[in-house]
Amino acid sequence: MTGKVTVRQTTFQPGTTKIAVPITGRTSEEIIIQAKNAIAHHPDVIEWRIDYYQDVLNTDAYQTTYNQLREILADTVLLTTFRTTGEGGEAALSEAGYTSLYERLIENQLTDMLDVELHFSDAAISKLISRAHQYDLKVVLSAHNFQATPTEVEIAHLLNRMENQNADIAKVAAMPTKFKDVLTIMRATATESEKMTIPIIAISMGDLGKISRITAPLFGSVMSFATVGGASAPGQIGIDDLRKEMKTFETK
Ligand SMILES: O=C1C[C@@](O)(C(=O)O)C[C@@H](O)[C@@H]1O
Repeated sequence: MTGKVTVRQTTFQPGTTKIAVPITGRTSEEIIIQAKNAIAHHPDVIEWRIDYYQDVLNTDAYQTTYNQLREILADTVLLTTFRTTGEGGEAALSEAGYTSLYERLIENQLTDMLDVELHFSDAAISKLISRAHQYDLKVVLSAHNFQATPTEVEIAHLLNRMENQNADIAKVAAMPTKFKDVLTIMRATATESEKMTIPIIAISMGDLGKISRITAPLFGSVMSFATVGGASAPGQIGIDDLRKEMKTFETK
């Protein structure tokens, strides 16, 4: 197997890893400045971390900021993520609040891709994914653990659950407490990316995990998050360094 997903002009497939830069501004002004700075470094994807955005629930303000952002991005892929506090994010939202926010983004087509967290109920996830697909948006289903790294079997199980729930891309990020944890995530991804029909994003966070961000093409992770300015997670590397180092490990 080995899955492949194309969004705009960008194809996500094992062997070549695309670079995403998170935008973490709190105000519209900060978001626009960060986006301009990021685009100057030519990322493949801009991840708008809307859990940082103070007006995320204000429909009009959101639309205005989105319009400005879309203009700056041109054909660069926009991945929109509301990362809840339980998964390392900046803000909390109930399942009802999260799904109504996401439904609004989907129905108004305010993104190319959406990050949906796996811990929500199966019913909520399946409704969001089918709604997104009706509007031709792609869904990254994600699970994070900022304390520890699950076992290889558990990681495989999470990734398989994401595939079974009809995600377009499966994503797992975990914190290592020892170097073997980094290898665990790499091995699980290498094995599952050969079996699964959708691509995988896998990240081992923190300093120990930095190697997973650089060698992503080798073990089949299709997206690596880099910084231009502020980081959105521990262990992220500046985009220019990441691009240069990662090139060495491309297999396609
Ligand atoms: O899930 C991820 C991955 C990430 O946590 C990282 O470790 O690079 C960064 C987040 O912005 C993103 O949503």
